Amino acid sequence: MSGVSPAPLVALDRVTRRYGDVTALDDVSLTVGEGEMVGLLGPNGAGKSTLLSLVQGLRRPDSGTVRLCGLDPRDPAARVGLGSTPQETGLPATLRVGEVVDLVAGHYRDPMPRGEVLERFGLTDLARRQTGGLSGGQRRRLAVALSLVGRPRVVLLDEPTTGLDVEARHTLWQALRDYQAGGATVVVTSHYLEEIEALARRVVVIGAGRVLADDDLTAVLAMAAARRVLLEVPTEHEAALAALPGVLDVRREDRRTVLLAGDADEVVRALVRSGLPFRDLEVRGASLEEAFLALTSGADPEEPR
Ligand SMILES: Nc1ncnc2c1ncn2[C@@H]1O[C@H](COP(=O)(O)OP(=O)(O)OP(=O)(O)O)[C@@H](O)[C@H]1O
Repeated sequence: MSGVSPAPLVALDRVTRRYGDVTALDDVSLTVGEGEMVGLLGPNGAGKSTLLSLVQGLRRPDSGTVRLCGLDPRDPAARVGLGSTPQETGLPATLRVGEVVDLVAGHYRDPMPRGEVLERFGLTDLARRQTGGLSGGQRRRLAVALSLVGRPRVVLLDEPTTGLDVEARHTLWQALRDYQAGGATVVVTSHYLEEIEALARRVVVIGAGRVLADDDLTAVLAMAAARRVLLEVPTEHEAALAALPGVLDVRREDRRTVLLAGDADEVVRALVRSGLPFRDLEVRGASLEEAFLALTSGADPEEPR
């Protein structure tokens, strides 16, 4: 647990970042304290990579401020304590695994010993293998391992296990948990709830460039379990539907009305009790995006879409 953190290690204050007409981040504020393990969850294109690139000083915000370890991320002094792995990583193909670790270690004053790096990520037996001959999963593990060689205080990982098989994912997750348990701050992006669940205690949901939710894992999992209740009702009764207990959002899809519900059973019971006329009732799962968007849109029933 992080306890009380004196100053956040990562801080974004009202940050907006555009690419031409596309607003990748829209007025985002977020702080991450010492020792936290935060998951950034959101669909493709939500703005997660952009957020990480700002924290790394690779890009500048159009407005707002970004701080890493209390400094401008473009200040080399801020980045001394940073380790990061982008979605795609290039490795020198002819160098051996152990040599690449040594190469990176050469940049730091107090690097993790080669043996420890390899051990943590299950790479010990591959130390003499050229990186060009590694499998995708092995290469990915090495890339993440390299981000920890300098013993960073803050680790940023962009979709660390996308495309890996189950065993490789679990090895990586365990290595990250172990590293964080030593006191490091870890921010990890993913569009998989499963990955966030395995790693994070706090989850920040990003959608269309905005922070849609920022809560502990249990609360976010509960939101993600939302259901869609579809039914046909005369339009004049839609306002009454919105007032039913448990209804988070009401919208129109073709001829049917869709109710978003945290607890579909509760909504259906209330619907029957209300005596409202309805037909063609169906309960379905909601997508993660739908669930979060509806929950954070203030459940505005005046705006059926
Ligand atoms: N270099 C760029 N030029 C133009 N548009 C960009 C650029 N990088 C990102 N975008 C756009 O900004 C938005 C946010 O992209 P970003 O990569 O930050 O999202 P993401 O959540 O990381 O998605 P993914 O999981 O696919 O990487 C998207 O609409 C994307 O198309």
